[in-house]
Amino acid sequence: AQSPWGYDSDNGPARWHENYPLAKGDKQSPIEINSNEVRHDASLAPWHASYDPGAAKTILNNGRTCRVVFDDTFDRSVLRGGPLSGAYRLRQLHLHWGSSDDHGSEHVIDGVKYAAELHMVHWNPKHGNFAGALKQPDGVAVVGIFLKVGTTPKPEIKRILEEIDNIKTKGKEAPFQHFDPSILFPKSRDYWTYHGSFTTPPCEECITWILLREPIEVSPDQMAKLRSLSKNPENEPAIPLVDNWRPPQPMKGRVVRASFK
Ligand SMILES: NS(=O)(=O)c1ccc(C(=O)NCc2cccc(O)c2)cc1
Ligand SMILES: [Zn+2]
Repeated sequence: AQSPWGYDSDNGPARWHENYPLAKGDKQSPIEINSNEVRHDASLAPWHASYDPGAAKTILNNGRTCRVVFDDTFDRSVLRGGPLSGAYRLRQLHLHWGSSDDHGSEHVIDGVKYAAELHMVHWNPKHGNFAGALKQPDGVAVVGIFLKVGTTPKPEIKRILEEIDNIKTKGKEAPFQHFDPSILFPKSRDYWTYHGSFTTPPCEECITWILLREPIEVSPDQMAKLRSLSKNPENEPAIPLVDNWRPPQPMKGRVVRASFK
């Protein structure tokens, strides 16, 4: 059975609004960021992540992405500072990627599409639980990290990609423990921030986006590894899980702020 939404011509981003009306909202994500339209905001604080490696639980292929899930039953792994007030709990991280190195990211920076984009999803415990946080404009905070293909790959991403062999097909899940995702952060803490939405249905407009300016590097065969994931369940014909990205959405007057000059 076709999944209610996806990235194919018959259930892709252009048609999500038919079942998920929020997809046509005026604070949708991702967006295109043009450096000459960004406003430097000197009042933006640095952001800080304090993650407990013991909070990592499992890694799964849900047919749409590869996701690492963390224990978010208490303030165990949190993100604070930056544009945020209070501590937001890390719930999961996942990626979006292309069928070739020249595209795959969701946000586009000065016309540049990166090969992939990693999202670390956090929610604001003042709203009780994740489902409650989705309904609030300050409910969720996502740190976005761009992945570019290079010759000096970051060894830390290896840990996630090594697990791929165990979650090749939709529905596969494997234990994923003792992992501190802050090792994935680039050197620079510079970021852009704006208010937007989930980039997948139901596209709630509850996200404070924190996009890191400096991409991390992955190797060509690490990207090939990611593209070796399948969107189909086991024992069905293999369909590559690639191009699981939503294109940029209308700005509708929103301003992107930069923590840097
Ligand atoms: N690509 S993204 O970071 O905007 C993103 C983050 C989280 C989620 C997510 O948690 N989806 C599951 C879900 C569960 C209940 C209600 C929802 O709206 C979404 C989806 C997309
Ligand atoms: Zn995402």
